[in-house]
Amino acid sequence: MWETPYFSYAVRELPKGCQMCVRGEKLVLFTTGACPRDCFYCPLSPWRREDVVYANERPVKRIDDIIEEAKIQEARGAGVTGGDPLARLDRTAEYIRALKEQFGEKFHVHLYTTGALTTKKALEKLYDAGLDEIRFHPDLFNPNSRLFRVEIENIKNAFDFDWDVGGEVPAVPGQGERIKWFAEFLDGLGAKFLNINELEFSETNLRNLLDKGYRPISDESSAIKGSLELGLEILRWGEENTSLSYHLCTSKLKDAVQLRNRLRRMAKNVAKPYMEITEDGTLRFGIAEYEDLDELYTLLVEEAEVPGEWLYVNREKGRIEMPEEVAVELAEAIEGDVRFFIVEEYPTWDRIEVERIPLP
Ligand SMILES: C[S@@+](CC[C@H](N)C(=O)[O-])C[C@H]1O[C@@H](n2cnc3c(N)ncnc32)[C@H](O)[C@@H]1O
Ligand code: SF4
Repeated sequence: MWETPYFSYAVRELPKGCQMCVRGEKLVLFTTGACPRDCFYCPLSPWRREDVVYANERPVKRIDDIIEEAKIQEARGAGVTGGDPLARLDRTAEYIRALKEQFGEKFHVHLYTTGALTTKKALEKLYDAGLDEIRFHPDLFNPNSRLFRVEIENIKNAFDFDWDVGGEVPAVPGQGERIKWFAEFLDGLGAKFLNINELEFSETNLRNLLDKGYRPISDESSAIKGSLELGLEILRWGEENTSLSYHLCTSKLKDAVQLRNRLRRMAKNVAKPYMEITEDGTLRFGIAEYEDLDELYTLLVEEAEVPGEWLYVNREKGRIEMPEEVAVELAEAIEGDVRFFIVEEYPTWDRIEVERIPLP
């Protein structure tokens, strides 16, 4: 077992999909929220459980939205997710094909699925569209369910195609034996890897997880106590007892490495000249807020003599944007009802504001 430079742990080689993901090179393509399962740890919010499509944070109406988002990110691949992407098979295959046509054969596409719908025919469609890697997450912790038996049978179909096959399941404390069973099952079929996710709570699954006795590791983290330790135990066991590759993907990897790297790639393509790109990949700039934006603009240009090209009137957000230093100077010089702030935003489609510092 080795510790990666990304706060995660691995046995043997990292799957290709993971290698690109940690560098922020994978577009997250959510092709539907529909899913045949109802995992107690499902992190999706109720509106993501609907039949919706997103490319990263961007809602998708047409294929061009996906291509545009991939270009902004300078994506070199995509992770197709859901829900279960096979619940909308034709749409999923169409998007994979479009990405391959636009960005070339080397654009690496991996896909997550429950296995409930992976018939030979369905897999053939995905293979023909160009899918490179498939990751199964069967209902391991409900071994007596009918669905689980269907999923396990269906997983076998994936080995008829020339792509990488693996598993990906969360390390649910107390379920080590089930995960080891799955590892042996995959190994016996000739799979390449098993990825294990450190279990995390979200607003949606917190109640369920607390009711079952799971607890966050601290107030600052969304990781669940005991999950990382279980993951490490499985990796040590897997190294001895199977020939699979393993990757234990931690909550810290997702926040501190993957997201940050993706933001940095996006920031350089969306930053306006008055924005500074921070180490974390956020956009930092100054803003002025006032009821009447036209009046504010006139005040800044004519009375404070700020060159017009330093200012951007953002009517949607009801503010004028400018370089940070200009806002700092103006905040000192202008008295009255105009409010000045330094803000930091994600360079994502939804432009989430992560910091707002009022200027005196
Ligand atoms: C977010 S899902 C997306 C695809 C699909 N919905 C699924 O569950 O397989 C991708 C992976 O996340 C993992 N996962 C699901 N719930 C999780 C949670 N609460 N914490 C950490 N990982 C989780 C599973 O191992 C799954 O393979
Ligand atoms: S398979 Fe994924 S989307 Fe479906 S219920 Fe489980 S965690 Fe949620």
